[in-house]
Amino acid sequence: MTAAATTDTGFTAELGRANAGLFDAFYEHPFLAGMRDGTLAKEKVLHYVGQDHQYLSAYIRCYGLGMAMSPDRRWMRHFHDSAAFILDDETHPHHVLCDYAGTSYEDAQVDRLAPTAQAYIDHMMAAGRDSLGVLLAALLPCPWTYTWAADRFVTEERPPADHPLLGWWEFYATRDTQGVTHKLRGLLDSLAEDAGAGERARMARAFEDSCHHEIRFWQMAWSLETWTAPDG
Ligand SMILES: Cc1ncc(C[n+]2csc(CCO)c2C)c(N)n1
Repeated sequence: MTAAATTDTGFTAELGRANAGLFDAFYEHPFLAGMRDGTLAKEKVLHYVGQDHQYLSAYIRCYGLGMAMSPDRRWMRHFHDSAAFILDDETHPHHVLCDYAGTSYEDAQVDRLAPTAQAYIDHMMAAGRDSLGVLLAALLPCPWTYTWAADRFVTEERPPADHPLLGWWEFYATRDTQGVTHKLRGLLDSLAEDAGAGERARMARAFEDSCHHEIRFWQMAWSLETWTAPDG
């Protein structure tokens, strides 16, 4: 299963095909493989939750940047509803992970970003100082990689009802969450049609970099990354 079929048309379909190797690397990363077979070490899961809670707060702030650049109320409605979705619904997958790790959500919180999470956030925030199109391009791999991976896993492997992380996989495979990717792709496709060559190139670069950041985010949690000086 690829992120974009060869027959799909539009700017984001091209991005999906150009970055198919990164989508596969995302799917094959040992962190996500451990989420598939339910063997992932609990300390790695908790490292992820602490960092990801902070990441989601930054993602909402990026919607705020989008709100500030919104040309009309249709766009404002989009950022408003999308921020509400993260605030109201996207804590659910984190709760599933905390239950798996046997810790409360409160106890999983951290007050310091690891280098990789910080780098991803900085990248998204910098895109928000470019244009609405570049911002959306930097934001798209986040829902696209997760909803694509969840759809692939649930379709290909049909996890059993007693899979310990089923709630996490199902959240990202549901129609509502898949809809986030669909909506964002449609908005970015329409912006790309009106953009010049220079801006489209910056959009493509921002998208590719975010795909790399997604893979690195797994690696951060897998390696329990912290700020450690070279001599330890
Ligand atoms: C590093 C990282 N990347 C992607 C997601 C998933 N996610 C975060 S915000 C969002 C948009 C829809 O609300 C989606 C799908 C995550 N949790 N953490």
